[in-house]
Amino acid sequence: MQLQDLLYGVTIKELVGRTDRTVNALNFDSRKVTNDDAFFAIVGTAADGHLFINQTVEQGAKVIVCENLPEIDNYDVTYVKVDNTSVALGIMAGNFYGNPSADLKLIGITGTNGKTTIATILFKLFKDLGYKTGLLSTVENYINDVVVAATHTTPNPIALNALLRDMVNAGCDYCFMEVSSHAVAQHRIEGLTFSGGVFSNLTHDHLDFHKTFDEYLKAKKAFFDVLPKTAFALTNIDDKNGMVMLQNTKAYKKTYALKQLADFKAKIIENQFSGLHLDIDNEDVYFKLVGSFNAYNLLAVYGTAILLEQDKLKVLTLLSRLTGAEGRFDYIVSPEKVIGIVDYAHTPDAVQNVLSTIANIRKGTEQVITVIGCGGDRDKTKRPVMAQVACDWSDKVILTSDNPRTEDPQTIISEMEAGVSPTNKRKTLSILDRKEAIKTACHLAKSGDIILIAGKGHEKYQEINGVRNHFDDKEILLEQLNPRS
Ligand SMILES: CC(=O)N[C@H]1[C@@H](OP(=O)(O)OP(=O)(O)OC[C@H]2O[C@@H](n3ccc(=O)[nH]c3=O)[C@H](O)[C@@H]2O)O[C@H](CO)[C@@H](O)[C@@H]1O[C@H](C)C(=O)N[C@@H](C)C(=O)N[C@H](CCC(=O)O)C(=O)O
Ligand SMILES: Nc1ncnc2c1ncn2[C@@H]1O[C@H](COP(=O)(O)OP(=O)(O)OP(=O)(O)O)[C@@H](O)[C@H]1O
Ligand SMILES: N[C@H](CCC[C@H](N)C(=O)O)C(=O)O
Ligand SMILES: [Mg+2]
Repeated sequence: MQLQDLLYGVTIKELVGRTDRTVNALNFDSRKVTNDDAFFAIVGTAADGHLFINQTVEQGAKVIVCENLPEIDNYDVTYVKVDNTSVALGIMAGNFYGNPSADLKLIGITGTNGKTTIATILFKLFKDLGYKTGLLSTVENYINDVVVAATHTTPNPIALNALLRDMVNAGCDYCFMEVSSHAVAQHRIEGLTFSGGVFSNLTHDHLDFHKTFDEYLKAKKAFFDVLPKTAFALTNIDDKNGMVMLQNTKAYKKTYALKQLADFKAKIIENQFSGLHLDIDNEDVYFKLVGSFNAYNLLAVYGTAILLEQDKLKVLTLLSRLTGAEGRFDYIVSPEKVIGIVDYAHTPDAVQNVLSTIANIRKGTEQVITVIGCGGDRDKTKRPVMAQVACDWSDKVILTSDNPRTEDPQTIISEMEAGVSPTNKRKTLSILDRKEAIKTACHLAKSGDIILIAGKGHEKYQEINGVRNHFDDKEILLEQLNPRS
């Protein structure tokens, strides 16, 4: 594509060189640059892309997009100086792929917890409604029936626009995507045309990256601030920041709630291991998903489908048959009647939600045994809180490793232990090896007991020092509990 076409919509501060040149590919990683590419120099959290500009020119880059111009001695290269390279990358990636987001209905889902669940159920629902549909999620991306492995909750702008282009080419009418706070802050969604935005909730997470809760809130809100007036903005008003999210949006505002009046309303009639029984928009419906937090997720899905002009009864009928996303409240029962649950709860609020759900539906005499760890190179302040919440809601807690990444796993466990009150200490055990921790929980469990394995859900690996070893909570649980298939 010609550089002049790629630059459409970009605010340029300074331009050195020709714009009538063909760009082969876009790249923000110097290690991937080859002949005739455009290189985007981004100031990141660990490195500064500007340091690699000369190297990419030697590798054949013909266009450099940057925030600070280097000393220029190669006039066969075009330099584009902009205020923010990540913003320019988003817009140019859109142009490069022919702005595919405008050619389908793109719906973004944001919030601390529930994004994957809401996006995945919407994807399944719209496929069942007969539409060709795309999904961008933490677990997997889908171009209708074709699976594409996910690397991030929200991909970088180049991968994101390439996936949207493939969806449009495959005839997709809709795409449901998770919008992480990292993605908003790093402008991964810049230049996309959204038809709707959904907010689930806002609780403690990612304070390592955003520093304060207020900054985290602002990142989520910035997504709604840029929605066009043709889009809808659907928010959970039972969350105390639900309305704050929509304060400055131009989109038309819609609400959902379980506890107050709203455009989309539901009431929990029954909450069992077998599923939820809801009064949803005055209809009596049974769902396969478990837990009051899933009543919110289902209501968000229902509201979105109605705002996308789908038939109410058709939507509820199809929705009642659907299961959630992989690794979310995924449970098995052993021949001895021990219940094992794998769940992706990796924030204090999610741990509390999943354990309070278990508390609400247990019969009373059985023990709840929780196996839990916290990820390395992620928000340290959530570690003691997650351990405390786990102890407050369980009879036994085994503190263990999650993905230690580059951190010492024992140190992470010690930081979790710091949140355990003296009275709760007797409930806890610390076992570094996650597999051993799960096995121990299974050995401790007696008939009727409930084991929760929290934090890794669908993940099929454990990341230690940059190496991802095969690891699957569900697989280990199945080996140990040996349920009849
Ligand atoms: C903290 C974070 O979000 N990091 C993302 C970020 O990397 P960074 O800013 O640290 O990059 P950097 O290493 O400082 O490098 C700066 C720039 O120099 C470039 N570079 C670097 C080295 C080199 O030799 N040559 C070169 O050109 C890099 O490509 C980059 O453009 O930009 C990279 C490129 O897009 C991402 O891959 C990377 O995601 C890392 C792997 C990550 O783990 N991110 C997680 C925290 C994340 O994004 N999570 C969210 C939300 C999760 C959720 O709650 O669901 C997600 O959306 O997945
Ligand atoms: N609406 C909700 N409110 C609170 N907790 C929830 C909600 N939905 C799901 N959870 C809990 O959060 C966990 C993660 O759910 P899900 O994967 O849908 O969230 P997510 O927002 O996509 O997370 P991530 O930020 O990692 O992408 C679930 O396993 C469950 O414990
Ligand atoms: N998308 C989240 C997932 C956390 C999952 C947990 N298993 C961990 O590794 O911390 C993150 O990157 O913070
Ligand atoms: Mg997710």
